[in-house]
This record gives sequence, structure tokens and C-alpha cells, in this order.
Amino acid sequence: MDAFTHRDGRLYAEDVPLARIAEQVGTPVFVYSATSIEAQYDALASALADMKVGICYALKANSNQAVIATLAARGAGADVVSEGELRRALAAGVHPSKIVFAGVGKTAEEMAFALKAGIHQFNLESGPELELLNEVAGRLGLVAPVAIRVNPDVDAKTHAKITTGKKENKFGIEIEQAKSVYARAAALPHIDPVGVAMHIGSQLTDLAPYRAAYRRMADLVKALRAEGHDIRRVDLGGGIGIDYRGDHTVDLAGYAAIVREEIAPLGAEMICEPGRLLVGNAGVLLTSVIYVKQGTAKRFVIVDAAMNDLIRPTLYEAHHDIVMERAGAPESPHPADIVGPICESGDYLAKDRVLPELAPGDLLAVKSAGAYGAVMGSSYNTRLLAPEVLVRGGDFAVVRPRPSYETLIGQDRLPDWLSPTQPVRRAAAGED
Ligand SMILES: Cc1ncc(COP(=O)(O)O)c(C=O)c1O
Ligand SMILES: N[C@@H](CCCC[NH3+])C(=O)O
Repeated sequence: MDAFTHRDGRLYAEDVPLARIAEQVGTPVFVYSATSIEAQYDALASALADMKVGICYALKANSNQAVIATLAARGAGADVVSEGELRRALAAGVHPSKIVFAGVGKTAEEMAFALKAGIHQFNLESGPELELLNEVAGRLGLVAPVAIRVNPDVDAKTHAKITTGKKENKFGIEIEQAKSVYARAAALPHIDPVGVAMHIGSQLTDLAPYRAAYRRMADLVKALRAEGHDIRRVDLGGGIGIDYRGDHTVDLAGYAAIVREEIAPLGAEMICEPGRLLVGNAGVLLTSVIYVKQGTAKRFVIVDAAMNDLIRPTLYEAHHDIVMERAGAPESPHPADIVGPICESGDYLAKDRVLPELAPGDLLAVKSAGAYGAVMGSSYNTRLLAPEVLVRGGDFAVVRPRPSYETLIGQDRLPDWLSPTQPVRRAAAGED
């Protein structure tokens, strides 16, 4: 479902006019649709319904507590990659028995925290990590449930910076080495090797790499079983791509068919880890035009959102559709770069985009900003992190307020040898 539609000439998030949110919360602001998140979850759950697949939402896509809680209430578990994300999942009400912990650099402290919490499984990515987990679990008198994440060396056909299943990527254990790591895991007293995992990349729009990777994983499971290992779980990873520009249809039935054909016959418990699929198209970044600047070579629309709010165009040359809040304005004959106020030439949300004729104060919605948007935000140029709003029907709630300058600047501490002048302090506290 598209939760963001024009009605009577104005853009709505579900039944809430975006202009009302802009007026009450200010811009830039991320706006998410709870109904859309739930609909995506339900669509995936029903595509996989005939198989035993647990859905562990990959928090990294959008870890706002309200978003996690929305999915947890629907039955989702969580895929976390840090103690911080694990704490978020627990705080949002995800049961530890539905949490998997991935990532190449888990520290001893993070392992101990997760072991004490009693999570479902650790997805391990190297031999040294296995040894450390055994040691940490031993110290605590616990046994860690472990899936070995294998790197199947399959090209996911996505952007180079978000492909994870090739040998040259840092993720997982090469499939040829997986058997010996698994044997080692089985020999360690504080490790319970329960299965295998993989994740070959993000924003996959071609399903063929899934089939190739899952087939390799199934072969590995059979080989491990032949060696006497009791492989009970298979983690399918995430990565299902979404439609960013109206040229791609997400084929959940096709994905489910691949799982059904390649992995389900193994009879193992399955887990999948979708992130972007559940939240990507459920969010927009709402921004206001500050200036329109016409040069001899280029037209620039300068808006109040920037690369610190949404870094995907800068980092991955990613395309995000941009729509004007007010419908029906005539199209400008001049394509424009939509740029933010940050002092970098890479600070843009779109290049050479044909949009309606724009003027200061006009509102724009940058679409598909629900995943890898706010979570990748920073306060570069001492800009305040954009607030987040969750809409449901005709209601909306600010689920992360805009921080104050006082909070942002006041986080820094001066060493003893620097004594600030009173005016500096007063200015930071907003007292002048
Ligand atoms: C291990 C793992 N699982 C799940 C995901 C979620 O990916 P996506 O948002 O593409 O579904 C990622 C990120 O790509 C990941 O690294
Ligand atoms: N941040 C990336 C996705 C990374 C996935 C993490 N494994 C994006 O915006 O597309």
C-alpha cells in the first residue's frame, strides 16, 4: 500500500495532511506510516505462512522504538548487530527468544550482555569470534546457541557498498572453511551449534542470487549433517529490495517459492531478517524549500534537509522520488539539483530532477526514506537530528522529538585547561 497519497490537492500520510505535521513539528521531519509497516509485515508473513519461518526484523533499517514496537506487536522478532540494538529490541518488547545477533565485530561485553539476556542465537562470522564466545559463555556458566554465517561467494547484483556475500566482503565464513569451523564449534563445551546463516546483500531486486546462495547453503547443510551435525536452524538473511522509482515490483511469492524449493525441504526451523522491505516505503522525509538559485549552468533548489538527514543519495548514488506536497503545480521546464545547506558538494538529495516550479516555503516529500534514513543521520555542521513522527489513521505522534541546541552543544565537555567565557556558555544555553 502507498500510505502517502494526494487528496484534494494535498499530500497525506494515511489520513493526516503532511502540511499539518510540518506546521506542528517543523521540517525536516521523518514521517512513518504504522499501517504501511504492518501491511508489509503481513504481506511477508502470509507469503511465508505455509513454512516455519520466523521473521526477525533487522533493526538497523529503522530502530526507532515506536517502529520496533509496531512490528513486535505484530509478532516480529529482531535481528540486531550491537548491544545498543539488542537493548532497543528488548525495550520495545521483543522477547529474547526471538532475537538473533549478527555482525563481524561483537565484543566480549556485547556477548556477555546477549548471553545473560538469553537470546535465540548468535550468528558467528569468524573462528576467533567463536573462540571468544565460548570463553565468555564459559565464564558465565552458559551455553551459546550458534549459527555459523557462511559467505557463499554469490554476487547479489546490488550496489558494491551493500553487497555482502562475495569472498572479498568482510562478512561470514567462506563456505569452504565452514565445515572445519562447524566441527570446532561442535567440540567447544560452551557452544551449541544449532545451524547456519547467510545474508548476501541489501536491496536485491533480482531473485536469482537468492536461489544460487540458498542452494549452496542447502548443500552445506546436507554435508554437515552427513558428518553427524544436527543442523536444526537455517537463517535466510534479509535483503529483499523495494521499489524506489516505480520500476520494480517486489515479488514476495517468488521469494517464498525459492525458500520453499531450496531450503524448506531440509526440515529445519527457518529465520529471515528483512529490514528495508518492512519500513523503506513506509516513510518520507518532509522538507521545506529555503531558496531557489538559478545559475548559468544549473538550477539549485536549496531545502532544509541535507545529507546528514538522508545520506543514501550521497553514499550510494541512490534515487529517491521527490514529490511536492501541493498537487497540480505546473512542471518547471528547468531540471534542478535538490540540495541541502551542508558545506559539501556531495550534499544533495537529487540531481537534475524535474519538479514543479518551486518557491521558498514549498513542502517536498522525499519518498522511500523509512529505511536507512534517520538511523544513518548525523549532526554534521551542528545540525539537529530530524525528528520522527509515526502516523496511524488520522492520528500522529512525535516518536522522536527534535533535540535542542542546548542538548547537542552541551554534550561536549571542556578540559580543565580551557575555561569558557560566560558569553559562550550563555549563548549555548540559549539565554541571550
Ligand atoms: C546480517 C543482516 N541481516 C539483515 C539485513 C537487513 O537487510 P535489508 O534491510 O536489506 O533487508 C542486513 C543488512 O543488509 C544484514 O547485514
Ligand atoms: N545502508 C544501506 C543498507 C545497508 C544494509 C546493511 N547490511 C542502504 O541504505 O541501502
